[in-house]
Amino acid sequence: MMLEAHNISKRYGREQWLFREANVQVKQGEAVGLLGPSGCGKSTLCRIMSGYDKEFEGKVLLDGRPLPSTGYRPIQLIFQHPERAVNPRWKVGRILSEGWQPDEELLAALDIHPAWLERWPAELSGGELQRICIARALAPQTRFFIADEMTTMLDAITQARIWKAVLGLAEQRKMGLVIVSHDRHLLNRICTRVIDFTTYQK
Ligand SMILES: Nc1ncnc2c1ncn2[C@@H]1O[C@H](COP(=O)(O)OP(=O)(O)OP(=O)(O)O)[C@@H](O)[C@H]1O
Repeated sequence: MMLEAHNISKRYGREQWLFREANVQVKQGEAVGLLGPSGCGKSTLCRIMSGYDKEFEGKVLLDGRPLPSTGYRPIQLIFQHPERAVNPRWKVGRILSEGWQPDEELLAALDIHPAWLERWPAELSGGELQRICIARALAPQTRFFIADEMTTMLDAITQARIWKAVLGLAEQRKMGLVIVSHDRHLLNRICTRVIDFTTYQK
């Protein structure tokens, strides 16, 4: 199983190219870090690799084939701001089970308390809501998990707890990870490989 961003070039509208011919390959079981200064296009590439942004040059392939356009997304993307990734008018329980029914084991691994499910998203902390978004993204069909500054707004202890759970699950399920962070130490600690995104700037 391999996720491949092949010669991806991107510009918004008629603006200048944000990056040219970016290449990222992630195998099952691998954790690849993306490092680069603010604004260089890391989040844009994450959206492209997970199938949310279709306006680009190049190819994104999952096992040599284009990403599926219907059904559950095998490549799941988690953003920095969980409150922007949920419907504020849905209770947390409904948000959690939007794509699949997470089991007790996963909820326990992410330290999700059953009482939260009865609340509105605004009644959870950022870290709590992020864990809901992570659980929502970890259906058994998830093959690749893209974390775009997933824990940036959290304190060090919560960050460590979340990464322990996600890395444990990734190993268990042989998922591939793409991890965007400005924290070089975090990337060096958890990634098998770190790509410096400035290489692709044009
Ligand atoms: N929809 C859009 N239309 C036009 N420009 C955009 C759009 N989305 C992002 N940009 C611009 O593209 C550039 C790259 O943004 P992106 O969020 O991909 O960078 P990044 O490397 O993830 O930055 P950061 O580390 O600050 O999160 C920025 O200059 C941003 O303003």
